[in-house]
Amino acid sequence: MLHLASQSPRRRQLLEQIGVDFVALDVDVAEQRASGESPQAYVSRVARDKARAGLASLGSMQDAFVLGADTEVVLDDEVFGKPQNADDAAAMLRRLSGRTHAVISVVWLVSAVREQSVECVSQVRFATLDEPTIAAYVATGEPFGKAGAYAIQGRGAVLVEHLQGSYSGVMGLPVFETARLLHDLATPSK
Ligand SMILES: Cc1cn([C@H]2C[C@H](O)[C@@H](COP(=O)(O)OP(=O)(O)OP(=O)(O)O)O2)c(=O)[nH]c1=O
Repeated sequence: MLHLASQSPRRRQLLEQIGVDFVALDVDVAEQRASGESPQAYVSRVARDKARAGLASLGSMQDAFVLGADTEVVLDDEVFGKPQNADDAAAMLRRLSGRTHAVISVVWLVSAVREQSVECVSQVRFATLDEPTIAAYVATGEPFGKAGAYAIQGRGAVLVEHLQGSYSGVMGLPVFETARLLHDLATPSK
């Protein structure tokens, strides 16, 4: 039985979109980058922690497989997670304005006997944003709960001048890569 260790409605929706049957699990893991840890290594570790926490919550269920994912926005080697408050959201958007940032998503699939991951990195170029635009966007409430304080799938779409990579990856679950991971599940390990 496949489980998705995520409280994110976007991830649940994207997995449903590709016709996968799963049961969602609520997990809560600490998201704190260690000093010297690269953005990629950090995103991967958090995604794996989520999947492992989901598996642990199932106890001794034998044939359980659990997906866990993490998504972060990275600019100049700095990781932008979810904003703490409106000022934090506005500060992130000011930093992203007129620049290209990376969105890293990593997905882990874990079971009692096997752990495997896929990674997806997209490049997103933001339009130059003036203060009224930033204030109006923050006031919609959309930045909260989103890495980098925006949602490409929502009103935040108008902030994005160019995307190179995976739209679903920016939203939180890269569907092409996730499908490959699930396909590999049916294939014996090499
Ligand atoms: C950049 C961007 C991020 N996001 C979201 C995806 C993720 O839900 C969130 C990043 O936070 P995550 O910590 O990756 O995920 P989460 O806490 O929402 O969910 P869970 O840990 O339970 O799986 O930002 C968007 O929805 N749209 C975007 O354009």
